[in-house]
Parts: sequence; structure tokens; C-alpha cells
Amino acid sequence: MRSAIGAGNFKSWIEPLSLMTAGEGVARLGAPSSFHGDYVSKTYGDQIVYHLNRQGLSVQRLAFEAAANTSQVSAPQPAMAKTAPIKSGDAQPDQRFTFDSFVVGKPNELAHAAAKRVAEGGPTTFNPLFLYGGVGLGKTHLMHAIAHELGEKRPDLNVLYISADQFIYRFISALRDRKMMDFKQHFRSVDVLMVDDIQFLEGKDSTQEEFFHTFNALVDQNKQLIISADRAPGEIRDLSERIKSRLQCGLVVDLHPTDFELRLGILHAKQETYQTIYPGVDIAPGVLEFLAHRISSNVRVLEGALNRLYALASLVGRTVTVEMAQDCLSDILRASDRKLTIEEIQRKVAEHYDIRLSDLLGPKRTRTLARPRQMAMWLCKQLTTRSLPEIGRKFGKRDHTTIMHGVRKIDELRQSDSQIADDLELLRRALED
Ligand SMILES: Nc1ncnc2c1ncn2[C@@H]1O[C@H](COP(=O)(O)OP(=O)(O)OP(=O)(O)O)[C@@H](O)[C@H]1O
Repeated sequence: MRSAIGAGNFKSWIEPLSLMTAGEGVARLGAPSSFHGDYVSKTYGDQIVYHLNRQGLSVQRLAFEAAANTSQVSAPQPAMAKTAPIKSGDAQPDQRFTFDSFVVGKPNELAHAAAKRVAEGGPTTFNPLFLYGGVGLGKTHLMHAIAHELGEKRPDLNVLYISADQFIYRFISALRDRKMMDFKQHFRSVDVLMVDDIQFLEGKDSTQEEFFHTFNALVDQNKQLIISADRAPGEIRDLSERIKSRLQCGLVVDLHPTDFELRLGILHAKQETYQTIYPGVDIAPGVLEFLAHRISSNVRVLEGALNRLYALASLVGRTVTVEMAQDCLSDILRASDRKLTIEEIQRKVAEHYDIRLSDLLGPKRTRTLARPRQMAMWLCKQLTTRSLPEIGRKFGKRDHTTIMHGVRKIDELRQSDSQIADDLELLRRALED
């Protein structure tokens, strides 16, 4: 999260929080004040839920509790300096994320080639470049690499990288401090604007409006935009249609899930770096292949596993073998093994509602069938990495827009119908056990 929202925001808003309890889908967080809790909830709530889930907690909602006596909280207070000029604090590209350290394989070659082209800093050929793909597949890495390369090749260009979260934060601060003119000028005076994780604009209507104007102003001036998200523009809910269509005007490229060769290539490249950090530490032949076979979820997890192995090897002073890796990474390996299929989800939902599988997948639209069908679609979207068209094919060859509609419907109903929310939670737990 720190890299997504920037070290300053992280220190001000996230570090002062403490996780008190987590259970029954709710994480209770202690905050220095109720204002702090409210702000974090609105601005970073979705991201915190997302990261807690990635850490293995099953959380749908956050509840903030303000410390009874804020003076006892030693953590720093939010840096809400009203006078802070808007130009301060632009994120610097991460030194580790360069084109040299990016390993190219079949799943990411198109995204890499497009990023390279943009990084030449020549005339704009596609605008925007829209990069999308699942968690930890290298979108942020590529954007930082573009920033580095532009910095070297075209130091005259004003390049700005920002996460959508920071964009929202700056927009809100500018509104509050009546500095909208500064805000507009700041974003409209850049030559290359990169906005990471644009899905976080979902449902934030006024920020979207401002983003839309910034986007148009830059495109009109032939300035390059590079946008990333965890899904295709058309699949981002609650994003205005006009933004979606603008996002699709340039080049939309997908970072596909990694294959074995790419994972192995990345591990070999990372191994070289680790060897400089842990000199004299050895990894036995076959260990990297073992990791590349068993951990297919995302590159971040793969890196974490390798890091853990090097730390272990340096502690015990022995070469890491496959057996040691199995032992030391059992939690990661278990999580990677748990690959749910669409069929398993369909069977479980049919069983739960006591309906025939053929009816669940068939054309009948009675409520008793349609609702469980949409719930099954929603669970497939949440619990598998399958795309909407793939899910559609497995639901009696339905179109992906039908699946999207089903998923949205259930998203709405989860908020208003506690029976549906409970059923989904029950099914999710049963499927993940
Ligand atoms: N092809 C690659 N070569 C080398 N490292 C990679 C590659 N792909 C991803 N990584 C590494 O994996 C980690 C996660 O990548 P990154 O943060 O770019 O993912 P992301 O797609 O932006 O994910 P998120 O959706 O979580 O923001 C980083 O440390 C990055 O360097």
C-alpha cells in the first residue's frame, strides 16, 4: 500500500492505525481520531480491505474506533498542512523498477513493447496506453520503467506518475483548500501523465469528472497518458461511460497471467540480486523450478517466497533444498494449491439452493433460478481468475455482458439484502475451505 499511495500518505494516514480485531467479515481498526477514521475509510477503505484479504483475513468491511484519549496516541498526526503547495510530493520512480529488471516472456511481451515505445518519448502514436492485468503482474513496474527511461532520454519532458488514490486525495485537498486552479494547472502542465490503478476511481463521481477534464485537456495537447487498472476499461464498474470510451481510444494491452518459463526467468533474475544481498548463501538446483511450478498466482508472491528462502538460508547457514522450501513455504504453497474451478462453484451453489445443475446453467429465468445463477457468477468472478467471457462460456455460452450484469446485480444486492450477503459469505467459506 505504501508504494501505491506514497510514503507521505502512508505515514500520515495508515501508520497511525492499529488492527484491533478481525472476525465475521469486519476488521476493527483503532484510529487517532474519528476524523482520521472517517477520512481513511472513505479514501483508503477499499484498498485496506483488499490488502487484509490478501494477507489471509476474510474481511468485507472496516469499522474504525477513535482512541478515547488521542493524546496517548504516539503515532504522527495526519499531515493536513493547509498551506502545503499542491506541487509538492510527486512520487519518484522506484529505482528497482526499470526495463532492465523487467523479464519479458510471452504473457507480457506486448505490454512491454508498448511501454518501450512510449518510453522513447517520440510523437504520440497511441493515446492513452492502457495497461491492465491481475494483481502483481508488473503494471506498476512498467510504468516506473517508462518514467526512468523518459528521464534519461527526454529530460526536457515533465513526467508525472501518480496512483489513482493520490489523485483522489489531491483532488479532495484542493477542493478543501480552495486550490482547484493550482490542481488543474499542475496536472495539465505535464507532458506525460501516468495514473496507476484507475479502478480506485470507481464510484468517486466528482473525482472522475475532474479526471475526465484533465484527460481531455492533455490528449488535446497531444500529451501522452498511460493508465493502468486491474481489469479492462469496460469491466470497471461505476466508471462513467464517457471515461470508459476515452480509455479505449488508444492502445489497450493485457498483461496475461505468467507462465512457467516467465516465472522461472523472473526467479533467475531475482536470484542474481539476492546473491548480492546474501553473499555466500546457496539455493540447491531444482528449487527455483519447484517454486515456478507451484506458485503461479502472482509475481509478488513469488518474490516473497524467494526472499523468505534466502533469509532462511542465511539464518541456518545451509544450502536451501526443495524439502526445506516445502517446509518453510507451506502456507504460500497451500494458498497457491487452492485453485477453485468454475464447475466446483456451480455445483456448490446448486447444492446450496437445492436446484439441478442443468437448471442453474440453463435458460429459465424464474427468480428461484436466476438469483442463484447470478450469485454463482459473482462467486466465479471473485474466487477465480477467469475472465468474464470465460465465465460466460461455462454458464451455458452466455455473453460476457450478461455475466457483468449478474455480477453487478449481486454487488448491489449484497448491500441491501442481508440474506444474500450471508449466503454469499457461507458459500465463499465452504468453497475456500
Ligand atoms: N516481468 C517481470 N519481471 C520482473 N519483475 C516483475 C515482473 N512482473 C512483476 N514483477 C515484480 O512483481 C512485483 C509486483 O509487480 P507490480 O507492483 O508492478 O504489479 P502490479 O501489476 O502493479 O500489481 P497491483 O495490481 O497489485 O498494483 C514487483 O516487485 C515487480 O518488480
